[in-house]
Amino acid sequence: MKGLIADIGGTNARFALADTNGKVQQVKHFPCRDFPRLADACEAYLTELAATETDFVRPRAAAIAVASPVDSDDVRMTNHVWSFSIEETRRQLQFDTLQVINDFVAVALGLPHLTDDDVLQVGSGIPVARQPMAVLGAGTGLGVSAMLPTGLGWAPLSSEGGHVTAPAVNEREAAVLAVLRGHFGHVSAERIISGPGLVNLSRAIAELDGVGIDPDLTPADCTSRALDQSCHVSTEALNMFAAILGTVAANLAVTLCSRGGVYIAGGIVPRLGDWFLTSPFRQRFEDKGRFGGYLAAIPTYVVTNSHPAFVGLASLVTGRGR
Ligand SMILES: Nc1ncnc2c1ncn2[C@@H]1O[C@H](COP(=O)(O)OP(=O)(O)OP(=O)(O)O)[C@@H](O)[C@H]1O
Repeated sequence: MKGLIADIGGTNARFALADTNGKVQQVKHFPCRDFPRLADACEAYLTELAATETDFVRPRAAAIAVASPVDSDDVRMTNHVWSFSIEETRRQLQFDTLQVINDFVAVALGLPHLTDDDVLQVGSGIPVARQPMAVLGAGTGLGVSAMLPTGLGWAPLSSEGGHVTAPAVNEREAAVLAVLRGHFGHVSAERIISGPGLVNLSRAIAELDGVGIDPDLTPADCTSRALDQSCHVSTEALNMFAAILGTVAANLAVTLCSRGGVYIAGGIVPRLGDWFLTSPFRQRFEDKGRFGGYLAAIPTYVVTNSHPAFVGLASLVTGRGR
C-alpha cells in the first residue's frame, strides 16, 4: 500500500504518495495560508486524489516533514501559524502510523539516494565516501542538517543551525549587519539567507546608500532585478546573499568535517540557475584562511531535484532508510 508523504514549509505544503519501491507520485502543492490546520491541508489532498483516481486507497501510513523543530508531540511551525499534536493529527486523518520529522532531516535522509541527475556541482572538490554530508537550504527560513556515518549506516542530524549568528567577512557586510542589528537585535543567518532575508539585505543596502526602495519588494522581485541587472541594490543584495551563504556553508563544513560534500537545497538557490555557478558563493566557501585547502577539496552541490525531502520521506515511509 502507498504511504502519504508531505513537506510542509513556511509558505508551501507539498504532498505526494510513495509506493513500496519509494517511487514518488501524485505531487501536489497547496499554499499553507489557505488552510487553518495541517490536517485540513492533508484532507484536501486526499479528497482531491479520491476524486481523480479510480482505484484510490486511503494511505494507512504517513511521514510528514515540517519546517520547525520536532522534539515532542506538540509541533509549532517556526515561520507559519500552524501548530498541532502529532497523535491527534494521526487520529483525525485515520493513519495507523504518522511520523513527523524536521524538513531538513528529511532532505538529509534523501542525500544517499540522490543521483548525478539530482544535483549540480558548483566549483571543484571530490566527495569522500562514508564521510559526513551537510545540507542547508534557503526558503522561507534557512534549514540545516547532515547525514553522519555510523557503524550501523547513516544517521541524520537534527539541527537549528539556521539560527546561528550571521557572519560578516568584510567591512561592507559588517555595515549591513549593523543596520539589521538595529532592526532585529540578534541577526541570525536566516535573517539573511532566506526569501525574507533577500528583502532584509536590500532594505539595509538601500538604507546605507541613502536610496529609495520599492516598499512592496518581494524576494522574487529581488532575484529577477538582480539577474537582469536592472537594480544595483538587488544585485548587491543577491551577491551578498550568495557570499554569506558560502561562509555559512563553509562554517558548517568545518564544524562537521563534511568531506562527503555540502548540498544546497531550498526554494531559492535552484531558481538562480547558472548565475549561482559564477556567484561569489564558491570563492567565499574556500575563503577560510589556513583551512582554504581543506575546503577546496570539499564539493558543493545545488540540489536540482525539485522535491529532495520526498526522497528522504519515501525511504522512511517505506522502511527503505539506509
Ligand atoms: N524567484 C525567487 N527568488 C527568490 N526568492 C523566491 C523566489 N520565489 C520564491 N521565493 C521565496 O522563497 C520562499 C519560499 O521558499 P520555499 O519554496 O523553499 O518554501 P517553503 O518550503 O515554504 O520554505 P521553508 O521550508 O524555508 O519554510 C519565500 O520567501 C518566497 O518569497
